[in-house]
Amino acid sequence: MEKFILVLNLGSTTTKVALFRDLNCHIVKTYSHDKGLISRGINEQKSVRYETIIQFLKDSKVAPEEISIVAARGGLLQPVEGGTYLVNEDMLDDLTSGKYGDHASNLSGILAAEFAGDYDIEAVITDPVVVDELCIQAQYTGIKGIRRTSIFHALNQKAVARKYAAGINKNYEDLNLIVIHMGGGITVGAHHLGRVIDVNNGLNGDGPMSPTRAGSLPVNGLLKYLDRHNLSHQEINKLISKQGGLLSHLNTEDVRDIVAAVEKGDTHSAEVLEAMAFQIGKEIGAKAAVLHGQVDQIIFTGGVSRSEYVMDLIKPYISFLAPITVYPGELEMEALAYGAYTIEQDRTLLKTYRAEVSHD
Ligand SMILES: Nc1ncnc2c1ncn2[C@@H]1O[C@H](COP(=O)(O)OP(=O)(O)OP(=O)(O)O)[C@@H](O)[C@H]1O
Ligand SMILES: CCCC(=O)O
Repeated sequence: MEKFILVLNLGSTTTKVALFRDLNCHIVKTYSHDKGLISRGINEQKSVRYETIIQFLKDSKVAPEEISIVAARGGLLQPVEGGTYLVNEDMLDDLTSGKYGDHASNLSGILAAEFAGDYDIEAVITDPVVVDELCIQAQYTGIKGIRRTSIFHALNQKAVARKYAAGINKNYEDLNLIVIHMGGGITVGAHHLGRVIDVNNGLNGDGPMSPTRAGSLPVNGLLKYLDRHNLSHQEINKLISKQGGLLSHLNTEDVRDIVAAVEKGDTHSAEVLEAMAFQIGKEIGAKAAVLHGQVDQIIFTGGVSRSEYVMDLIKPYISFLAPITVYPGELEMEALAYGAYTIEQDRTLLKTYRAEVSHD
């Protein structure tokens, strides 16, 4: 009997786990975590999230020995080209130390390596959040010495873009697309002929606010806030990347609850959601400019795109730009399984991650 591919996808608010046989999904489950857990640092979330995975296997009645490889969503590493990478010591060091930042997807790689180590199999990641294809102009800021880097939902943005292209019998590499992933974080990518030449860094205070991210902030407002609340760098990072956006304004990151409150007449919640939609619309307009207005399709994806209420708030800002397609949820599990499957078929496709050499 063929063994399973165990797929681990730890997002900012959820843990998604699946078992695939070849490219067929045997079982998939999403566990939502409460804000007490998700607002903690990743090392403090590790044991609860690992236990969730073990419980999933027990509930699925699949023994760890029936798994041939672990396919995980990649985390914050140094910028890399797209592809599937072995979780090696260099990668594990960078994920564990948080050298490039603290993100839930770091945990996917860390827990995949832990599981793989326990059962003497391999763990791989595919299209991590640090895939960087930014054009040179997009890398500039107005301060010499500060450059923009690409941190976004690379895996899902590319997976839905390819699915859309396949659906119209075209190549991803022949299209100009704007892809908007709306999950715990929100990223808006300008895909120019198969490369994401501009995208907001969804994690570090750039782009629209999201369920848990602050998005772009006025610099002087942030500096005054820092002084007023006497926050450390670590605390301000946490505020921007874990406790911002809807969570900051409404004390919940759950868009379903917020929409339910709006429908019961909560005008403050309605105003905050409208502001988030406004910011998303504005970001899409910016990406249309990056693509010189030559936009074949605008594609929405992520958990929040399940909400017709939110989609109806965004559409008036952008429907004049290009036709809209929505892939609610995500294709990340399939994309991760596909990455691991291709490696099992052809080892030459496996890429090696090497830590940056320090020149100090
Ligand atoms: N049916 C729905 N209607 C409205 N919002 C929804 C629905 N289902 C999920 N969401 C919202 O989607 C968000 C979570 O999306 P998703 O599962 O894509 O995020 P994640 O995987 O935790 O994080 P990220 O995608 O940023 O890595 C939450 O704000 C949740 O409330
Ligand atoms: C996937 C990187 C962006 C985010 O989590 O907000």
